Amino acid sequence: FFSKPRDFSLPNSSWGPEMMRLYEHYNSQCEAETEGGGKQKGPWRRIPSYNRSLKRKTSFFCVCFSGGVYLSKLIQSKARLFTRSIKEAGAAFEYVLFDNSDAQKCVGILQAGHLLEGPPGFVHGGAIATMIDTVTGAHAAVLSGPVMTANLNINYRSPIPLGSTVLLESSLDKTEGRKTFVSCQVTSSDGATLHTEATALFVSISVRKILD
Ligand SMILES: CCCCCCCC/C=C\CCCCCCCC(=O)SCCNC(=O)CCNC(=O)[C@H](O)C(C)(C)COP(=O)(O)OP(=O)(O)OC[C@H]1O[C@@H](n2cnc3c(N)ncnc32)[C@H](O)[C@@H]1OP(=O)(O)O
Repeated sequence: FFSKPRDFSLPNSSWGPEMMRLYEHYNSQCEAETEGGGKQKGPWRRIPSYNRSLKRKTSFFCVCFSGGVYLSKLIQSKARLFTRSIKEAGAAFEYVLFDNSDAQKCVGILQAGHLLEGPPGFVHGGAIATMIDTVTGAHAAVLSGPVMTANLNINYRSPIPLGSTVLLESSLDKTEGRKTFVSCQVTSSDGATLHTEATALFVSISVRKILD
């Protein structure tokens, strides 16, 4: 009845060499099968990514983000996760997230497509903010369960060339009661250029409160 949802965080033909290099770098440090058929745990875990959060929810957390229960059936059926809503591969946000629970870090690898243009030849600041929210939000959710972004503070240091691949690194600063504070840096794929710095506050939410 339901087809298997597509996991968009796996390589596709639009991924360039830098995107593939960084993907392999982290993916090779994820759980792997040993020669004896057992499983060897690596420090990183790839976080799967779908284009819908309502029907294809993998956790209750996703239902919160969809706000689905309040939407009309028409809107529900059309709702798509913003970062996965453009069908053409490579045209907008091509990204994959990895989480490292021991180091309390999360990384995002982003290849920014031609539909994300802001200033001529460079990525739109709102698209950069979207990706920072996505990486830090996923990180906070992994750490603290269901959360909403309460504050996102961004310093844009150097523009990101359209079509380039960048690395977003999110680190836990502290947790205080319902509050999870994280920092994020966006750098060029070789780490040589700092593009963007951000801090974010996520507040834990009660799923029951939202549904009520
Ligand atoms: C289980 C793991 C599963 C992992 C799976 C991972 C898969 C991931 C896959 C894909 C990831 C995609 C990720 C996307 C991420 C996107 C996230 C968004 O974009 S969310 C949309 C934008 N955000 C909103 O629309 C919020 C609107 N605001 C609110 O709803 C409320 O203001 C809320 C919930 C944030 C807080 O409201 P209150 O009533 O619950 O709580 P109060 O009492 O106001 O605040 C609690 C504490 O936080 C402080 N606080 C609240 N807002 C603050 C602010 N803006 N600045 C500073 N402090 C603030 C308060 O002062 C208070 O602190 P004191 O406890 O008293 O110390």
